[in-house]
Amino acid sequence: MKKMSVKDVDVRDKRVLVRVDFNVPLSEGGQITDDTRIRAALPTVQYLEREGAKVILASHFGRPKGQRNLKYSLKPVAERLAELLGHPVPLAADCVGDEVRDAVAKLQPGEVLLLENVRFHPEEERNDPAFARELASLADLYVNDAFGTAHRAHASTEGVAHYIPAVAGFLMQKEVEVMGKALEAPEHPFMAIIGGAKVSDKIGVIENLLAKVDVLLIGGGMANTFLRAQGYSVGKSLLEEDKVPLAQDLMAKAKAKGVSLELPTDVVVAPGLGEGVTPTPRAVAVSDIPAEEMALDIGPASAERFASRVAPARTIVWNGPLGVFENPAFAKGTERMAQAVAESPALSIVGGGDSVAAVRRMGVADRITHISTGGGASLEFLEGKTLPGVAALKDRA
Ligand SMILES: Nc1ncnc2c1ncn2[C@@H]1O[C@H](COP(=O)(O)OP(=O)(O)O)[C@@H](O)[C@H]1O
Ligand SMILES: O=C(OP(=O)(O)O)[C@H](O)COP(=O)(O)O
Ligand SMILES: [Mg+2]
Repeated sequence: MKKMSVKDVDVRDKRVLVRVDFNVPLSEGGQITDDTRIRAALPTVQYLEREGAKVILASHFGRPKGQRNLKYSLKPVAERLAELLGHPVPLAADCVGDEVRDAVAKLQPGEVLLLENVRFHPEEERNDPAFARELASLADLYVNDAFGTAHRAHASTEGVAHYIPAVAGFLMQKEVEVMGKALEAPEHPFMAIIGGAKVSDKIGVIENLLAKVDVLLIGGGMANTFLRAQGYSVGKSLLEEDKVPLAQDLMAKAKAKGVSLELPTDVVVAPGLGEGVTPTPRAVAVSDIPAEEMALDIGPASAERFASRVAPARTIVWNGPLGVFENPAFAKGTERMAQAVAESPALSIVGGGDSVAAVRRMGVADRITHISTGGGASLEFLEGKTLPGVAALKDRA
């Protein structure tokens, strides 16, 4: 990696602000369902502890839209991190302000403080320079270990790096190296699978992906916008109406480039996600999605077809579950794909907070070549973009 890492700087007795991506999935009851992202940051955190740094951790959690909202508190993360580190991890009430400043002043070398959700402040996502400077003023050094958020040019991922020396953490370094090597000259056929719920965020990467991949499978919430573009009604499904023309354009471009862009032909529908909904979840053709129901998984015929596309592939990148896999009624498409990818000898990368939770739950994570902590970040990396959170770090001399 061309960027300096935490190993290249002196951290002893220094206040070190570490941006991590602790945006882990939670169950409805507020339990962490997959702690991959917390575990993945441990090498950096434990190294800084051992080296006698004063460690200040910052992360976002969900999308509280710039409002303080304790539903998005990092409290469960502080508890899990404490379990993993084997000592308590205090959680500051905020990420800036006098109280935080006092807590940082009291930190001893080797101690860790977790700041509260940086997205409680609208200035974070706006990359407000004053807010970035305030974060930077807490520390002597900035370490970015948040690969999963490196595609965001926010105050804590990009802005802060303009005010204090900024280097990469071990996770950031590993992700960029492993992904870079895997995707430098990928073996073909190259297949990407895109699903999930962050449609407006991720549909934009597809255009550049068309220049790289031979096959593009689209499922999950992402599929609905494309199905709409094909003229189907998608009822109450997750849909980005204003992206329908873009989806149309992408399908035309895929065709012109000879990329096989495939959509589900059947989907599992239900009126809602709850238990005991009537009518109960069932598969229908995409032409028969009821007006009052939602498409919540790809159907069994589509799952089999998608799985059959895996066999010839030599490189596979997957981001975004193919259905609402958190609910067993809508997990079968994701399960079928996870099984197929696990059985494939191809170089496989599965990225994203929720996608990784899915392949772990399905017990196949150890048969994937690289489990990435980044979903949107790995897609933008695959596009060939330099991620803003990486670009902002100091170059190696
Ligand atoms: N058809 C669908 N409708 C609504 N949500 C969906 C659908 N398919 C998948 N999802 C949801 O997408 C979410 C994950 O999306 P996203 O955050 O984009 O993926 P990742 O975290 O892997 O990058 C999951 O919580 C899942 O329930
Ligand atoms: O969970 C994340 O991305 P992912 O869902 O694509 O894996 C990252 O923490 C980024 O979160 P964001 O998409 O709210 O900026
Ligand atoms: Mg996600």
